[in-house]
Amino acid sequence: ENDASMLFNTINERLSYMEDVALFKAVNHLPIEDSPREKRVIASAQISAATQGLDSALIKDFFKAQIDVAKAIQYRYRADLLSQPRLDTPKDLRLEIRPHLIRLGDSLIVQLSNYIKKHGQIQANEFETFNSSIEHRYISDADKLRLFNALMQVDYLNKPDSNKLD
Ligand SMILES: C=C(O[C@@H]1C=C(C(=O)O)C=C[C@H]1O)C(=O)O
Repeated sequence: ENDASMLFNTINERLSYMEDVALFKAVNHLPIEDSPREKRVIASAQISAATQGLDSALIKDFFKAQIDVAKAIQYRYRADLLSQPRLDTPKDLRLEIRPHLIRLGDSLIVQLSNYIKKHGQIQANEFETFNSSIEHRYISDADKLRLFNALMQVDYLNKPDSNKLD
């Protein structure tokens, strides 16, 4: 397994939790969108990005795309739950799923950082691998493009040129 597919699999793994998230919210009559939580997820990603020396504004854009796709999956699945209710007990969102999503976000950033260090920014020719790694019945082609485009932007923060005279 190469560096790119390892990273893409982590992105896919994060998205694979969204049906569990949606089920917990449906059972507990909670809305899908939770803006305070989104702010925390993004803040945590920006801290990890800064630790890796990545441009945290670009990581923020990528995480916004990930969160939008995460919500799209939840809305589609929640619609299905109306006609096909599930009777099993959902995993606990706060105690179980969310801490895991934060850990996945952290390893995703480390994997992305290692990839860029070795190969440079993600290029368009990786899309085929991305396309086959991101597999979820509720992810659309538009969702995939949005995610991949944001991913291709991520790069290290420009270091100030120490030799530059001012
Ligand atoms: C995954 C969740 O659902 C949504 C998506 C989020 C995410 O992808 O991190 C965060 C908050 C919610 O708007 C959640 O509530 O934890």
